[in-house]
Amino acid sequence: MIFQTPAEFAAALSALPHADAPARAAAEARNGQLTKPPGALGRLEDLALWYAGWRGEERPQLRAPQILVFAGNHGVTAKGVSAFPAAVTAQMVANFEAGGAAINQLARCFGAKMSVHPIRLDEPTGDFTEMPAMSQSELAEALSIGWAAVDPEADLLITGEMGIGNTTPAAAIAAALYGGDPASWIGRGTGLDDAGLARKAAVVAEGLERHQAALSDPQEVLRCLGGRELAAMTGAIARARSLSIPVILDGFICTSSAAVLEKMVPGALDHAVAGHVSQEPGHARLLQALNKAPLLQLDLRLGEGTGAALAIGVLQGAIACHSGMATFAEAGISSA
Ligand SMILES: Cc1cc2ncn([C@H]3O[C@H](COP(=O)(O)O)[C@@H](O)[C@H]3O)c2cc1C
Ligand SMILES: O=C(O)c1cccnc1
Repeated sequence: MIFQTPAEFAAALSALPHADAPARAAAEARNGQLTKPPGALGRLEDLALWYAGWRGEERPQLRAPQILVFAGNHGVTAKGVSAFPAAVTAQMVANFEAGGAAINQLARCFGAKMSVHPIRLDEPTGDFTEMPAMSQSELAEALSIGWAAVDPEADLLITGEMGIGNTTPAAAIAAALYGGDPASWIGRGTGLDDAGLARKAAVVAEGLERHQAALSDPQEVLRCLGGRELAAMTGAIARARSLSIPVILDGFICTSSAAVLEKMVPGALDHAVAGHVSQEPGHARLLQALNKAPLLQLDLRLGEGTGAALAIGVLQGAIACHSGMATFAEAGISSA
């Protein structure tokens, strides 16, 4: 275990690297000379400059994207907050391992190396309406698993998840970090009916009330209300930052896990962009709170890293244009 305690994880965030300002400036200068009207590639230009800054290269390439899928089970599923039974988590892990899930196809499409990391599926987290979801050491273990899973040679990271019930902890975390009516952070997840939605709102409100005293500390939010796969995503996104590996965030669950870092250290998500906005209504709100505009809006509500994986294609396009285009001088084209 890399971190024995959550405090050791927090200490690892004390000296995070920043984007390389000279490389970014060189990329901006190059962008200004490319054979297109200024700004004509819109947000692709911002995306390429962001990537160049984090990779420390004026003309970067994207060669080694990594997708990590973490899985965990949730005690709170006993309260009837998902349309599917908890057994589906392990069944889907087998499906990921056999190559049959949506994320397997997208990883292959975009040339990403994907791995699956089930975390103690036989030991669901505590039901957060009754107790903290995790002990200190369980949180430290999950953060460590995420941290250790990142390949230092990767040049892009995506974290996905599988965990029946996990839109409930994601909503509870978002509500604890950003406030507002708990009901405004919930959604139908895998397809809850109206009665299920009402149960879910009550469960989130109950969890917030039970753990209220602890919720001023973002790591306590993650420990009391989160889950193993969420904490592993938090750990992996932090590790990517420590290695200056850019991150594409996925849906609501991934973004809630990431938001914990931003609350711990403002700016800790500067190396991350939002791949898409999911159908889960809390996601758009959370992205707004993080000041991140999604690259795609495709009405996905799947998780696994799928929305982020699709956004690899957008990033590949941005980088290909930025690094491959001719300048006006090279092409002998008259400027405006
Ligand atoms: C077959 C299947 C595959 C999935 N892949 C991702 N999820 C997604 O649905 C779950 C969250 O929704 P809720 O909170 O409503 O349970 C997570 O496991 C998430 O990754 C799936 C769900 C199912 C049923
Ligand atoms: O936004 C997500 O990632 C999401 C939404 C619903 C179900 N699973 C995941």
